Amino acid sequence: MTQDELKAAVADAAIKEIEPHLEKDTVLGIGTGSTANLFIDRLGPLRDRFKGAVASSDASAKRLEALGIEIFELNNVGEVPFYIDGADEVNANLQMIKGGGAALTREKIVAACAKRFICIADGSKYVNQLGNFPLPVEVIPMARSYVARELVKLGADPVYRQGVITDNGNQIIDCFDFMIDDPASIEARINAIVGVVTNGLFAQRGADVLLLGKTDGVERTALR
Ligand SMILES: O=C[C@H](O)[C@H](O)[C@H](O)COP(=O)(O)O
Repeated sequence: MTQDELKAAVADAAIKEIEPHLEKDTVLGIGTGSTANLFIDRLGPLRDRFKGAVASSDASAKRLEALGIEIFELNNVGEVPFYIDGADEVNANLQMIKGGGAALTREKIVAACAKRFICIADGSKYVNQLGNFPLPVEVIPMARSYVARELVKLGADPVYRQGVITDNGNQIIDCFDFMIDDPASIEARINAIVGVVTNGLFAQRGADVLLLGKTDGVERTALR
């Protein structure tokens, strides 16, 4: 199976996971990226079964709206029952690196408001140790050089993601050569650097359910 077929299989599995819980007043939290897009596409035909969605990026909001799914402001919704999103890396504790598409901050905010985070990923995203994928850090533009120097002190090789502006008007630094022993601690330490908006480690609040696409089928892991 190709990587795209594995992504499609986990998108199908996520629909099966949430479909029995859809109610007329349900507002879903929806992530960003190629795997989330496949999930969004499958959500379209179910649009009359639920109220709408909160999106973690302008791109996802546009895709959802094009399918007739109403978009809500998170501030007007409060808690969402599910947040469904992909990952760049995920480990056995369902901690993740996210933000390859620069959507990490809004993703983390919507995930924080979700009762259940369902991570959908093809098998290539599963790792024993997080960090081979460069860890994204969203920064306030004027703090970029300062934050980069602080990241060097933590052992990372920071690289400015040229030409990328986040939906929040900020910039991204990617941390290369930075294998992560203690994800929750590194998440907190990077977030404590002045000028950091957030980083792409989803460790303190990881996923609750992982749907991992493998050639022999979708493997489901539930922590809670
Ligand atoms: O900012 C982007 C997100 O964190 C994505 O969820 C992540 O990059 C995975 O994207 P994809 O499903 O395209 O591999």
